[in-house]
Amino acid sequence: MSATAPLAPPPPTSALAGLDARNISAWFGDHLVLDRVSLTMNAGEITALIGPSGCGKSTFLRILNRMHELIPSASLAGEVLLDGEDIYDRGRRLVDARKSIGMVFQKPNPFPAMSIYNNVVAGLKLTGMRATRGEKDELVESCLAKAGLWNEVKDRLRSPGGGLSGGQQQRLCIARSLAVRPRVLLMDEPCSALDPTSTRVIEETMLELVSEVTIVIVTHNMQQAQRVSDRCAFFLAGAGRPGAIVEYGDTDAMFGDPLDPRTFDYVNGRFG
Ligand SMILES: Nc1ncnc2c1ncn2[C@@H]1O[C@H](COP(=O)(O)OP(=O)(O)OP(=O)(O)O)[C@@H](O)[C@H]1O
Repeated sequence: MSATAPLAPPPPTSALAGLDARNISAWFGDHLVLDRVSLTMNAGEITALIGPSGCGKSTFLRILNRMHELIPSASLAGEVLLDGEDIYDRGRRLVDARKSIGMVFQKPNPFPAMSIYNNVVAGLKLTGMRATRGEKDELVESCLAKAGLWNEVKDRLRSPGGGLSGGQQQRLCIARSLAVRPRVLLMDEPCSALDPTSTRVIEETMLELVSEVTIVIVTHNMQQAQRVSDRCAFFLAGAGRPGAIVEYGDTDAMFGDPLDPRTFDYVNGRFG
């Protein structure tokens, strides 16, 4: 008998899930870098995490899919609820959190020598899902289409992923993340290594994807936060003070009429 699970059918739209981080504190050794941060990331929305360098945005993002614990000196406190269930619950497996909550990194990281096709299905094996050849073919087409890459690569699926442009590689990584049918996609500055045209393509892809997967993005690009996000959380750390959320709200309000003067200064480029 196989130890792997058959490929689940795509979840219906109602399967959209929200993430609720409660009282998250994070340490590297004895250095407290986040202090009791709570944030609700609504299902079917794009939440942008903004703030100056070093305020803990990436650390917070990594905590949302249990990547923080991979760093030997790292520790954390608090809860992360996916649809009401704590991903840190002792009864829950790490692989389940990673499968439900995917991550796209700053630098595109496809397997360079592996074909485009195999890049997309690479996550299936890692997460213990099995699929027939026909199911894989369908999955590769649908994930590449959702990532906005299908038309550009459909005639060269057996070519190596490393042969694509930077923007195409990032969309390939998005397709790879989508193949395990995550409910949340975390994106850590996904466009910072890309040119403006590729950036716009990724942004359009995000806006199309959000009807089926909740998105949380870290970005330093204020125009990007305004273009793509529904809500923003502004993180700030001070001299000797750990990162915390200063303000959270509707993106239009955060940029047009923020409550805190520090948010106003930051979104208007006055610091950071
Ligand atoms: N692996 C690590 N080991 C030790 N300290 C770390 C590690 N990663 C991050 N830190 C520290 O944690 C704090 C938060 O860093 P983090 O990368 O989360 O901030 P950030 O807001 O995402 O910054 P940036 O916008 O520059 O990416 C910083 O003080 C940083 O030096």
